[in-house]
Amino acid sequence: MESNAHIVEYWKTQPEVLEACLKNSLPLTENFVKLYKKVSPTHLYLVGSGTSLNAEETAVSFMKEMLDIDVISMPSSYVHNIRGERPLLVFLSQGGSSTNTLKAMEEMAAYPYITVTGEETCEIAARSPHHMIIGCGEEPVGPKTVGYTASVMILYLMAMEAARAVGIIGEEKYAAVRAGLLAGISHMRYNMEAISGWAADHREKLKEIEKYIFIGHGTGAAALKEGCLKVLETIKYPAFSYEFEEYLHGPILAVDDHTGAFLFLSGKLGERERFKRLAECQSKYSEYTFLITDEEGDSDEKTLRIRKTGAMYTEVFEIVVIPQYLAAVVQGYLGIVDGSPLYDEYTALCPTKYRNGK
Ligand SMILES: O=P(O)(O)OC[C@H]1O[C@](O)(CO)[C@@H](O)[C@@H]1O
Repeated sequence: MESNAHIVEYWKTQPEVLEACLKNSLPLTENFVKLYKKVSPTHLYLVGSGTSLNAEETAVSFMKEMLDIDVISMPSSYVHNIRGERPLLVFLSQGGSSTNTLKAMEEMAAYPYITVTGEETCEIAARSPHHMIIGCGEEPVGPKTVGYTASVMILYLMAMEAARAVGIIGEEKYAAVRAGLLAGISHMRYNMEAISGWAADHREKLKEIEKYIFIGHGTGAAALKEGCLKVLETIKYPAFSYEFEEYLHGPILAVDDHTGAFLFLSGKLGERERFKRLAECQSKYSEYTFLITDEEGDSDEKTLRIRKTGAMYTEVFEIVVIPQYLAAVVQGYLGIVDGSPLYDEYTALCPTKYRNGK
């Protein structure tokens, strides 16, 4: 496993990796499309753990929209109530050796399924009747960045290509979504530049934060859950994410004067106004309250200005790069070492990877 100091190297590759996935969408998704046509599913179940599960949760809405069937995400450790006349399962694992995913595959062997992994050769692929790769290559650093966004992209592409192949979406819609994705990737590039400059300018402030809150909306809120996982794996401070309105219904109580809160402005006009009012109000309780906005106009020096297409399905690519980057650089600013002896001791006793990932 590579040191976390290398996270930023993988983080930087995201736009070009996503463009390559988009370019190769037909060969990458071929096996899934074949199986999809054969099964003609009534329900699609997405199964995985950690970053893979986060990618599945993020992709669910878009996949439902493309395929016009029920798409359900489930953790590998709790696959239950498989319903519908013709269910189809997708097991996603970036490393390809998670033991709970292998166990879930055994338990669900009676249903048609396909596995999707980072590498062609791995235990999960070896035990699968149908298999495909994510398309991002190996990411040997523990906290995955490109592994997450490429996983979301491959799930999107699986849905788009299958929907097109069975005639659920026409050529016009297909072309429009591809164009939307390309625009989202271009904004992702811009936002990566923006967060690098912003983090350098706010280095001292970022060092004072003792817990992290990421607030978003829709697909953005799902993506920010992955942002929290990055903070937990690197800075190792408490981190949680919430959908904006849900945040107001309780978690807001946890704000104190060392809370780092990142509010990702999103939604319709009225929702945006509420977001901005929250940023203003919360700033009185924590100076580490930051608004991330795609709106033009006046702002204070704490505001981070980014670009978004406005489509829910591109928001993940446009915003997740921000917590991913913060997790990587603030770990460095604070001189926090990689890993934890507790993690090593416990996973040696109770492995989470087949043959301990060797
Ligand atoms: O996607 P995979 O390889 O199944 O791994 C799931 C999770 O397990 C971990 O490798 C930790 O064991 C995480 O980094 C990852 O998100």
